[in-house]
Amino acid sequence: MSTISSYALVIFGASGDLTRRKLLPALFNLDCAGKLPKAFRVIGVARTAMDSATWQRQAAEAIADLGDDAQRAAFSKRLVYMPADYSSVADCNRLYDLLYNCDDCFESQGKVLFHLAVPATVSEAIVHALGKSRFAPQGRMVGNHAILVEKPFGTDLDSAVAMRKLLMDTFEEEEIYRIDHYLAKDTVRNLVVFRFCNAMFEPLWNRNYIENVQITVHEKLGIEERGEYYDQSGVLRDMIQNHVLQVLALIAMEPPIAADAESIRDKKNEVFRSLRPLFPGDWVLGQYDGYRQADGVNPDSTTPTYAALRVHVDNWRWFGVPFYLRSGKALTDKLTEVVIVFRTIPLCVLDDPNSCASVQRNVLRLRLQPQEGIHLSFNVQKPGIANEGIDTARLHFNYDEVGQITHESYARVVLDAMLGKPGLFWRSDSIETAWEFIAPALADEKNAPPEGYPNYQPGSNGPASAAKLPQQAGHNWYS
Ligand SMILES: NC(=O)C1=CN([C@@H]2O[C@H](COP(=O)(O)OP(=O)(O)OC[C@H]3O[C@@H](n4cnc5c(N)ncnc54)[C@H](OP(=O)(O)O)[C@@H]3O)[C@@H](O)[C@H]2O)C=CC1
Ligand SMILES: O=C1O[C@H](COP(=O)(O)O)[C@@H](O)[C@H](O)[C@H]1O
Repeated sequence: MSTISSYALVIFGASGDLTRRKLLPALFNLDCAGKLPKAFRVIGVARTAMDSATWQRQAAEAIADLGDDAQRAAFSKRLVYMPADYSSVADCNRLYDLLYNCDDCFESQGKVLFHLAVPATVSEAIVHALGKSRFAPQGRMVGNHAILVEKPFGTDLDSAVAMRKLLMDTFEEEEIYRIDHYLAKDTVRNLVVFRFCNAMFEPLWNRNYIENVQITVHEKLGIEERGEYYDQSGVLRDMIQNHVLQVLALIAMEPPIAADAESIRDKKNEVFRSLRPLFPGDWVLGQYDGYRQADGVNPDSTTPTYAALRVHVDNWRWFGVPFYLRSGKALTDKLTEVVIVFRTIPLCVLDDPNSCASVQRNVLRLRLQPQEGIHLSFNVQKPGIANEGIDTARLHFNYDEVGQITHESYARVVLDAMLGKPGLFWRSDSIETAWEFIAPALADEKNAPPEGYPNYQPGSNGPASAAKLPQQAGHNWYS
């Protein structure tokens, strides 16, 4: 850890799903691994009325399967809860006192990391209030502060621009961390290594050899208890504008000149700027049966819980290669995967027409989660005395052959922000280009598709109409 001996993580939205399912377990694991400073406190802030003991009990449930009793008890002591109104300057001042004017006080040279684990619509009010509070005597933060902002950053281009300005009025740019926890996943980080630390794939990684690319981010979970957040968000804001486009950028970007944060961000930004504007017909939206009955969801909601898109990256490397993207809730299984479909051979030289007919395209699958691995299919001669024809063989690599996958991407996110490392976070120019790109599909959200909503069943693969996007070009979804 750095020389900072005293640290506070302030979680706004501490009563929520992200805090419970991802943040608290990640912090607990960091604690057990000895990665947190001794004087590390977690201050949970939210509107829900509860005391610290209640929040500690909630946290104990969130980490019930992790560590041992002593570790859980020690972690619990780090947790303090403060009910507050997100837009209240007075409540920010109370928070200030809790941090700096108390008995076992936080050292004045300690660092405070604010985490906005709330819907984007709430984030702006929090930054406003912080900027008017004692944390920021002249409207700008004074002292050792940084802020983690959850995706989606804003809800559209205009709100993202407004949020950027507000944040930059209040914090220094290097104190702002715009989260995308997918960038912290081992398998997503590996995309750079896979592409640029192997000589054999990069020469094929272009329009001459690749027919189409498919990015699937399917979830088995529905919206659970998150109706209020999700109905304002929908899959385009929740997953496509951020996680899915980041994966696309890592697959499509040019080689960076170095692996530092800015070099990679520059190359990804070129991809975002090369995205061909979307037109009607480039997307299919879906909503699962039962969504409208969930708590917090408008009974007439047209918020999509599923989206499939056909996207083009208009640059020399990718011109003419469709990228098919899809993500949704309440589907058959959790599956995050990139499928690279190579072009078919130019000519079959075998003299047996049946064998030629069974030649398949090579397919490279980068399985990001679960059963993390890499799989390559290719054609082989079936063994035998007679001409037995051709079969498809597969080379498999499973990550557990090289070590255990870290599922705690939030541990890495928090640690990197504490250490001042920007590599795993979005840059604001890319965020805004991504909003501009997705805007035509967002504008269509208020219209249910011709078949009406709901248009897919929980536990299915999404709406049948999603098949038409690849089919229009003679392609099919893999998996
Ligand atoms: N859940 C997840 O797996 C992930 C979530 N995220 C992001 O984290 C953020 C929070 O997500 P999540 O925790 O799931 O969301 P929740 O719906 O659980 O919201 C978090 C908390 O914010 C407060 N809140 C919710 N809606 C409103 C509202 N309309 N007005 C004011 N306060 C509200 C509630 O606290 P209270 O009422 O007590 O104030 C709630 O407990 C989102 O931006 C999401 O994109 C990112 C990655 C993963
Ligand atoms: O950002 C989000 O991500 C989760 C999925 O994350 P994963 O790491 O479990 O793949 C998603 O459930 C949530 O809706 C979204 O806000």
